[in-house]
Amino acid sequence: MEPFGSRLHQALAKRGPLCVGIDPHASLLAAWGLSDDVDGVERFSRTVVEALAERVAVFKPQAAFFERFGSRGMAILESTIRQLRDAGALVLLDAKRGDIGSTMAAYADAYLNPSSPIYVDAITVSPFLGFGSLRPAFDSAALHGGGVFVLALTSNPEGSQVQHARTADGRTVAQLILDEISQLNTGAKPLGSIGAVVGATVGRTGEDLSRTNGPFLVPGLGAQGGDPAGLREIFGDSIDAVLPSYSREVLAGGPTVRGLIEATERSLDACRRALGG
Ligand SMILES: O=c1ccn([C@@H]2O[C@H](COP(=O)(O)O)[C@@H](O)[C@H]2O)c(=O)[nH]1
Repeated sequence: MEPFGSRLHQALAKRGPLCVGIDPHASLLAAWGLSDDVDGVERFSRTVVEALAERVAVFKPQAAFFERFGSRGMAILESTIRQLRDAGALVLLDAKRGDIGSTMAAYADAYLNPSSPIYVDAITVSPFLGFGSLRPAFDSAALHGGGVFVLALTSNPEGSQVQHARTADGRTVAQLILDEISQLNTGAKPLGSIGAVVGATVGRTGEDLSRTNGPFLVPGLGAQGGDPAGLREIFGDSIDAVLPSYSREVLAGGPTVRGLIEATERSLDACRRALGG
């Protein structure tokens, strides 16, 4: 399979710079007139697929909202992933996995091996057991054309406590993560397959994002207060590598297909304006 970085580049050129999160919050299920149970999540996910699967470049299901309902929730996640991929969209599972290397290898097998029932194009991972512990995910991504997005500067206010802490050589933890990512992406064209998660709420932090040579997944837009107009300040010349991601802002357009499409179009227009595409 072609490397994830190339596939992402093509998908964004074709469908526009947008990732839509699939986060069936209890409050959204209620707002859509659905029950907070497996049937509600199934109907919610099916409606998002029907409305958007053929329009949006990347979808980011949030694993937690499916895991809430045990094996039946996971079955819905599995079939949602399949339907989205069948419609030509890329699926980036927000699972934030991270563990010792030997266990990480099992996570890599679960999500990045095409023979797995829950195979996706890319996953999010947490580097806080040490960047090197994520090696099995990077190896599997390289082997199978997958993508891995590493948490670097997260959108939540608590993140800076750890991410702005200084390492022994004086770099921040976030800078160390970004530097490790840039090493993995050396020479990749048009974009590496190892990305960083950088929230739209972080402002100008002082980290150097310019050498990453991989995609930036940017959550925190809309419901968390981030605005596409602020992205250039954060990313500077790396703005072309930004993958803006909305969940609640778009999902609040439901329960109708038309409402979801209109909310998506509004978000996509705002991102296009901000990214200059
Ligand atoms: O730094 C991060 C990393 C991940 N997320 C996830 O993105 C969505 C955001 O949802 P909104 O409704 O658009 O606020 C959610 O699944 C988070 O777990 C993040 O927000 N920040």
